[in-house]
Amino acid sequence: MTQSVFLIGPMGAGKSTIGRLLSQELKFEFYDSDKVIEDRCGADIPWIFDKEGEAGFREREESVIDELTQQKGIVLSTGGGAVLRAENRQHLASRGTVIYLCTSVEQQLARTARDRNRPLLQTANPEAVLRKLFEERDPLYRSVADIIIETDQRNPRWVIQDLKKRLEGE
Ligand SMILES: Nc1ncnc2c1ncn2[C@@H]1O[C@H](COP(=O)(O)OP(=O)(O)O)[C@@H](O)[C@H]1O
Ligand SMILES: O=C(O)C1=C[C@@H](OP(=O)(O)O)[C@@H](O)[C@H](O)C1
Ligand SMILES: [Mg+2]
Repeated sequence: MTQSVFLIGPMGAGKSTIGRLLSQELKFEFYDSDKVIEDRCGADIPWIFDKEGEAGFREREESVIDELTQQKGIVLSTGGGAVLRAENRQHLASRGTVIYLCTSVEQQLARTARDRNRPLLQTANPEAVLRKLFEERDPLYRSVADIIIETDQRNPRWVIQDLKKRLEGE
């Protein structure tokens, strides 16, 4: 398996965590598009949203995804909104194996509760936001996914083992 692997899915699905572990298992280079954006900008995601708006963040995200998806033999964890732009969906779908990590809104809330780094969830009702995002984005995730993995009630190690088996069958 020499194709790159791209992880997509909603906030708290485990893309960043599982991407890193999977890259170690596969001995692939690991990238997290959010981290690359932050490093290049010299600021964190809340700062970018604050100063440039979500639109500014999406511009940065598109250019990083276009660049990174051209690399071979990497694991790339994307941000939850990476599938919003058609250009991103096309690059992800055509340049590697796309894995959709899905999880319930309840798990998303539990896993993101202590982390202040997600501006879209800094609201009085993060549950309503996550439900709306699910309605909008689940069809987009499905439209580009080669493999869909449920991560509720499964620890990251278990998810990796399942993923490795599924990737070998690809
Ligand atoms: N399968 C899992 N089971 C339990 N906790 C998880 C799982 N996957 C991720 N987590 C935890 O959830 C939090 C969010 O994970 P993260 O990888 O940042 O998600 P994402 O990048 O998809 O937003 C982290 O604290 C991580 O340790
Ligand atoms: O769902 C989204 O639109 C976002 C998800 C975040 O990444 P994670 O999915 O890794 O939390 C990050 O890219 C940004 O806060 C926007
Ligand atoms: Mg992440």
